Amino acid sequence: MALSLNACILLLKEHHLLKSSAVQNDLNTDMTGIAYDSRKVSGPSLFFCKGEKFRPIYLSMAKDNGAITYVAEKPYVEGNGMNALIVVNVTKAMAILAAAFYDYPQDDMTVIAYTGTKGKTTSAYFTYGILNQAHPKHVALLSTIERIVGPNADQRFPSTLTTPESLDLFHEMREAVDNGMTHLVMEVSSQAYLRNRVFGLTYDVGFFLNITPDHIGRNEHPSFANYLHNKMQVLVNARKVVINAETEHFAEVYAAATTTTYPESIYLFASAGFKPAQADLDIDFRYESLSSDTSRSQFKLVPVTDKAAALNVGGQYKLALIGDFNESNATAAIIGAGLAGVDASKAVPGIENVKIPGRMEHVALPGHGTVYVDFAHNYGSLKALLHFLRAEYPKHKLNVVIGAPGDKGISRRPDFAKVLDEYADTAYLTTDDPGYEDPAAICAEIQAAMKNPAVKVETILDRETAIQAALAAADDTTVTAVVAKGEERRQLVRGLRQPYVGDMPAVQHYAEQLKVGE
Ligand SMILES: CC(=O)N[C@H]1[C@@H](OP(=O)(O)OP(=O)(O)OC[C@H]2O[C@@H](n3ccc(=O)[nH]c3=O)[C@H](O)[C@@H]2O)O[C@H](CO)[C@@H](O)[C@@H]1O[C@H](C)C(=O)N[C@@H](C)C(=O)N[C@H](CCC(=O)O)C(=O)O
Ligand SMILES: Nc1ncnc2c1ncn2[C@@H]1O[C@H](COP(=O)(O)OP(=O)(O)OP(=O)(O)O)[C@@H](O)[C@H]1O
Repeated sequence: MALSLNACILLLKEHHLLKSSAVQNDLNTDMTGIAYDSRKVSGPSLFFCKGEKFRPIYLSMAKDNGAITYVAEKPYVEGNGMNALIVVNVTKAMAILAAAFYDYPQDDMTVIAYTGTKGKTTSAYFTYGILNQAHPKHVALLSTIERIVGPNADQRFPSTLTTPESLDLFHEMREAVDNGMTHLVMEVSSQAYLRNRVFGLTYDVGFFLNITPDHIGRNEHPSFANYLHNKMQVLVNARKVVINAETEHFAEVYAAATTTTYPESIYLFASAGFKPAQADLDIDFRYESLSSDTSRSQFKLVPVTDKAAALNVGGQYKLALIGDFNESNATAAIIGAGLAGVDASKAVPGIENVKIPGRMEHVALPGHGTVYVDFAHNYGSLKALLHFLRAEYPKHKLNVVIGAPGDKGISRRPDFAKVLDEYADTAYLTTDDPGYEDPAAICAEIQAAMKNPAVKVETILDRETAIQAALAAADDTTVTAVVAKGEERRQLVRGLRQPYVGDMPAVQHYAEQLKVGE
């Protein structure tokens, strides 16, 4: 891969990003590398000076490693002797130039993108399952959990961000195309738009699942309005759009979609009984629960409009992932697959056995009831989860092991308290990524916000010990929900990732101890 100096200048001008340039080399000079991390520069490269913790010495290091051109929002003396492209916005410039450097991989795949406060990962995995049924070994996935850029085991690796930096994103997309992938399913976080990680990227299908206040605060969004604005960008940048008509702020979301997409290419879905506020809008798809038990759910998807019927995805579906909210996620995934040309004959078997690490994983422990491990970690998702468990197990006690993170999402503390007040019998408060805060103080804040005296509270800071204590206290009439960490295997403490055994392994350790004690 290569990009010439001239192409960089033209692209930046075309996007009104270039403030000034100082050119040392011939304009036809090619750069064969591209990086925003000086440690990753090798050979004649293009280097981006970006980031809150950027230090000019990184530019010197990049130059020493072979970078010949730098892109920055201001000139640096450390870049003397290099070509300097001074831009209005470096992260936008990086997205535009990275797409060009990797030769627009998005044009060689069908790209399906999900946004929403909750359900992105689940819907993405459901879509991946269906598309894989139709196009085995040709589907890529960029999710919060993992990235899959090819059919082999070494083309699958864990994620650090939900949506990576633009440069990494276009690189991964290029790898996927070169590995023969024809479809890509990806999650798009609101941070991705806030930080221009997907600037200029157009999706074939863009989803808006739902929005509730989250990710607002230092290092995240300054306000809910900003969060909503960034989430809606997925719709503005998609050729076809699918919206959950039951989302909060539907009117604004729909209006955003129509600014770039004709209503004929906008699909709406909702549960069977839902009545939209805008009565003149047709709901294209309705879904309805048929039956569910504690390990499978079954629902019906009904195309209502002609354009919905044309996708041939109506029918009865089974899911291995229970929870009524997952029927909504599955509906989205099935419509997405339909828009990618895959009908019910593949969607029904494709979605049936999809399971996702840390999402509604459950196990029965004889003598100690049933345990659920789930990634619910904000108000909406915790409420949805506990509401569902209460309805499934009306006569059981519902005990919850939970902690809230430090340094971010401060509103989760009173929010968790509210949901625990409403649904829990006992709350085991514990540690979850305390960062620079004291985990005991975080638990105390949750407890202080709880108002229902009928809910018992125990604080046990060591997370595995808290899980064990909850399970030891449980009997066959108890459901224990271990929540908010999902499949994560680390605790973020004072800037470090400390290893953590994981919630389900902690439950399994307890189950093994029970067997030994028998
Ligand atoms: C607030 C935020 O999003 N920050 C991200 C951003 O940081 P930044 O641009 O400020 O860069 P920085 O880490 O300060 O580093 C400065 C620069 O110096 C460079 N460097 C550094 C050392 C060196 O020797 N040489 C060198 O060149 C680095 O490569 C970097 O480019 O770019 C970094 C990658 O370059 C990201 O790792 C980092 O994500 C942080 C860790 C993060 O946690 N972000 C969260 C909030 C996030 O994005 N979450 C969303 C999901 C949220 C949701 O669920 O909706 C996500 O998409 O994952
Ligand atoms: N449609 C939904 N509505 C409400 N809650 C949901 C929905 N889908 C999933 N959840 C809950 O949210 C949790 C996280 O789900 P998922 O990982 O699919 O969402 P996400 O959007 O990727 O989340 P995050 O951005 O936090 O990574 C699940 O474990 C479940 O408890």
